[in-house]
Amino acid sequence: VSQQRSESYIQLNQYRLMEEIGQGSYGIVKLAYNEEDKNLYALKVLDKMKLLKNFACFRQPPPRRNKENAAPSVLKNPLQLVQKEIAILKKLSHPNVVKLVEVLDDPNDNYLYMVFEFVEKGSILEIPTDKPLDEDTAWSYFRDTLCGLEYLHYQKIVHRDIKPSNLLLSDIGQVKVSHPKPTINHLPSLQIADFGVSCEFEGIDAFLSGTAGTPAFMAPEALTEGANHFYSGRAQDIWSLGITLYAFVIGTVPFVDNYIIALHKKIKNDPIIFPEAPVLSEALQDLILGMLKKDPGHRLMLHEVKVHTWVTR
Ligand SMILES: COc1ccc(C(=O)/C=C\Nc2cc(OC)c(C(=O)O)cc2Cl)cc1
Repeated sequence: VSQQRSESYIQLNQYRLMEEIGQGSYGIVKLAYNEEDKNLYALKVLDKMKLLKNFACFRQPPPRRNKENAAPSVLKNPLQLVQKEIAILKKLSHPNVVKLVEVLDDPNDNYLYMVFEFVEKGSILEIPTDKPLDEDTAWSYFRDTLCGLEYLHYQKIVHRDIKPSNLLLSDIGQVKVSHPKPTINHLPSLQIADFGVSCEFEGIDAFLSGTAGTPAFMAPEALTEGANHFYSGRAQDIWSLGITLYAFVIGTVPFVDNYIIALHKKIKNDPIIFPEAPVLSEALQDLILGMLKKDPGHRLMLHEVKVHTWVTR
């Protein structure tokens, strides 16, 4: 990756970096102009050391050395796991999932650059907002998000951080779900490498533990103590989608508290309250309550959400 700093901008290969257009726990996103195809892209800058720190803290002790299971090669270079994860994301292709175009990874550079398609209008909604979406707009955005999430689950990928700021709006009003962050599966059986770091799962579901994502959007079962307590990644995504739909039409999330322990308690115990205004249709309230059942066993599953009267109306 040839990087020369000229008078006013950074050039990475054929990409000329421009202003910062997004940021989050993951890092920052810059607008980038591709001088070859004359198109704009969104370039996500990831700090490799930060990525390693995330993985290092989850790394299991190296297995005892003996001939059949010598320490996995990945111990030497955990970044290979990130590359494995990213290789999964590169394969994704769906109108409601942000397209990963290419990855610029120079071994000598501290940063990893993920080049995404430019989604012109950015995040759908920053919450809290006093201008929530009307039901028709929420309906359209929700359906697109549902299709994107269904595609990820079909590809055996759980998102684990569904929320309005991770949903991008194109100039023709289409919603695209951003990619899941590299997650850590603790379950040896589900680990794709010796140290699973992927949101990719085998079998019917990802059995996750630990918490990744945004507290206000986390499902109750993800907050229950007990290290050996595993929960369904799919059901967790449905919960976050329910919180997201509530935020679309109300403008705030249902559970708020500055103190994280109190927030966890509310998520686990408090009922969903709909404010006096705005007034929501019975069908919408029913859908939201169905997606926010505290018990994942009673929570609507994706295929049930798809056929709910509010979605098919
Ligand atoms: C006002 O105009 C604007 C147009 C586009 C943007 C924008 O793109 C912002 C974030 N973008 C992204 C974030 C991602 O993760 C969180 C991922 C991912 O990891 O999948 C991909 C992209 Cl592109 C912002 C403002």
